[in-house]
Amino acid sequence: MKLFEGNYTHENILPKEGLVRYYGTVLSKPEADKYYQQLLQNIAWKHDEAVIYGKRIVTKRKVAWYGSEPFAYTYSKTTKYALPWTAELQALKTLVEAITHETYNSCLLNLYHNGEEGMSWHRDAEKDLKKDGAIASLSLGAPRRFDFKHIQTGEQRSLILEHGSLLVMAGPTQTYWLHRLPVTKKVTTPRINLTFRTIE
Ligand SMILES: O=C(O)CCC(=O)C(=O)O
Ligand SMILES: [Fe+2]
Repeated sequence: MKLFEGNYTHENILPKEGLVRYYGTVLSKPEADKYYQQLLQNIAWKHDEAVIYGKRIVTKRKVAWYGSEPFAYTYSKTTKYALPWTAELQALKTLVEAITHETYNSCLLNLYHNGEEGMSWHRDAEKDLKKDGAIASLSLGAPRRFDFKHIQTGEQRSLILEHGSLLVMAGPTQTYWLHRLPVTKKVTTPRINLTFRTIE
């Protein structure tokens, strides 16, 4: 696998109280295409279920949860247990760890079938996640816009997450900033996102 060879001056895209670096594409086009196809086929994709105000909701996007141990992931009263790493996920984890100089023990995967599926404003600060731990986000498939919003001031920053690209959120980012994947009518093809995380 080809390691990222770009320059390493990836500046913080947040102006304060957080750290977000966009590394751009870290996989060559053929590698990104290969992983996209392999993950589409080999991951145990499932519609996410949640109980919100006593109602059972099923998301349009699909999700999957993998890890080094069968960690429990609880989201709106439903609990799932991490599946063991596949060969592709293990290879991508190793690559992302080498580039970010961090380690991860789990990965949440999202499959958005088209631009009508997204994720609304939220932060990744569940109690089982390591506090201020780095979260590395690898994107495959359709390019999509990604937004950050400062909780107190409303300041926003946006960028495009490209096929084969890597973004890292670290430090106090999840304390002060929300993020979202906005829906858009312009995107008609799927996107896969992997967020490598640390469960404690
Ligand atoms: O799809 C993305 O780029 C982000 C997903 C996300 O924010 C999450 O899984 O918490
Ligand atoms: Fe998130």
